[in-house]
Formats: sequence, structure tokens, C-alpha cells
Amino acid sequence: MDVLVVDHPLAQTRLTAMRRTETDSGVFRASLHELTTMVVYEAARLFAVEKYPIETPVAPTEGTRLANPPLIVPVLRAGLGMADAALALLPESSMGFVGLARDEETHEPRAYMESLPVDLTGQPVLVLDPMLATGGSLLHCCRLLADRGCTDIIICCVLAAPEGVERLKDSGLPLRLVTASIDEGLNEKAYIVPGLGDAGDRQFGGMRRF
Ligand SMILES: O=P(O)(O)OC[C@H]1O[C@H](OP(=O)(O)OP(=O)(O)O)[C@H](O)[C@@H]1O
Ligand SMILES: O=c1cc[nH]c(=O)[nH]1
Ligand SMILES: [Mg+2]
Repeated sequence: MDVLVVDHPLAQTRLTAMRRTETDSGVFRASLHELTTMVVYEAARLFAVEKYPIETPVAPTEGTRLANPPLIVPVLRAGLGMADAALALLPESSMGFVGLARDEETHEPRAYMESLPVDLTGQPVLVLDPMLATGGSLLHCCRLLADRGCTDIIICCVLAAPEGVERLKDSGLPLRLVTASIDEGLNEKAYIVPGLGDAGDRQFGGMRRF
């Protein structure tokens, strides 16, 4: 699995804002939106493009377009905060949704929503979830996609734990990963350290303990 870490200074300043405890939910959401623009911009280097004839006011020439715009799939809830920024960069794309909530005791994902095309043969997919911790949630999501015939999955996240990256690598699924950081690891409650806390709660409210 190819892994790209977006270490651009402007990405790292947004990530720093997201990490800080004192950052309120409005600034957290704005920082996630801006960081997503940068992560998806870098991920888009992986998309196939094609040339086609166009005319400028001066002369005929060749234009460039995406050969096959990806289906965008945010993983609810936390991935919702990445959806607008990704769709703004990829206005030709359509969107599917997967809803997952991690059990606080077992850390296993519980699926509560799935809205995806039946057949994803030949369709690249861009999965959005800010957090890759144990990897259970993204693995569940990507298996749903692979079961529908998808063979080209790019995951965009903000923070990844080495444990989750290894789990995705070992899955054998056709994945590529773009993230703004690979952190130190997981704590005993399977939260990323140093991390940023619970990305869903920090955007939308809640009371998780780390
Ligand atoms: O890699 P994992 O160990 O599976 O953890 C990562 C998952 O945890 C978070 O979602 P959460 O379950 O907290 O749901 P939420 O987005 O509704 O807060 C996050 O957005 C990922 O989906
Ligand atoms: O650190 C973590 C781990 C899982 N989910 C989160 O939102 N944060
Ligand atoms: Mg959460």
C-alpha cells in the first residue's frame, strides 16, 4: 500500500490547530475543511487524467480532465467535515455514505448506514475519514467497496496510527493512503497519541473520555 504524508507547512499549521485542546468546534471544523483541501489536492496526483481538444481565444490546443472522477465516500460522522472541501475540488464527482460508530469497549465498528452504488466496477473511490486508529472502521468501509467490485480506493485522512496503517497494508485490499501525519501510536482506549481526541465529538459535540 502506497502511503503519502502531506508535510506541507500550511497543512501542519491546520493540523496543529486541530490538535490543541483549546481549539473550539468552529475553528476545528474550519481547520479540517482547509486541511482536507490540501490532502485531497495531493491525493488527486494519483488520479488518471486524459487530454481532449479545446480552443482558447487564440488557438486550438489540448485540455486536461480527470479520466474517471472518483466516487467520494465520507465515513460518518467525522468524515462529514471533509465532504464539502473534497466535493468543491471534485465537482464532477458523486457521493456515497457509510455510517460507522466505534464501540467504546471493544473498539470494533458498528455499522448504522450504508448508501453506496451497487456496482463499483471500474469506479475509483475516494474515502474520507480524519482518523485511522486501529483501522477497524476504514477496513470495514473498504471491504464494502471491494465487495461491490471496486479495485481502486484512495483513503484521505488527517491522522493515522502505525497500528492502523499496518492493518490496512495487511488487508490485501487495493488501497492507497494519504494523511497529514502518522502519529506515535494508540493508548489503552485505542485513541491516537498525541492525536486530537475524538474527531466526531470535536466537530459536532459529545463527551468521550480518552
Ligand atoms: O480506526 P478505528 O479504531 O476504527 O477508529 C477510527 C474511527 O473512529 C472515529 O469514528 P467514531 O467511531 O468515533 O464515530 P464518529 O465519527 O461518529 O465520532 C473515526 O472517525 C473513525 O471512523
Ligand atoms: O484518536 C481517535 C481514535 C478514533 N477516533 C477518533 O476520533 N480519535
Ligand atoms: Mg467519534
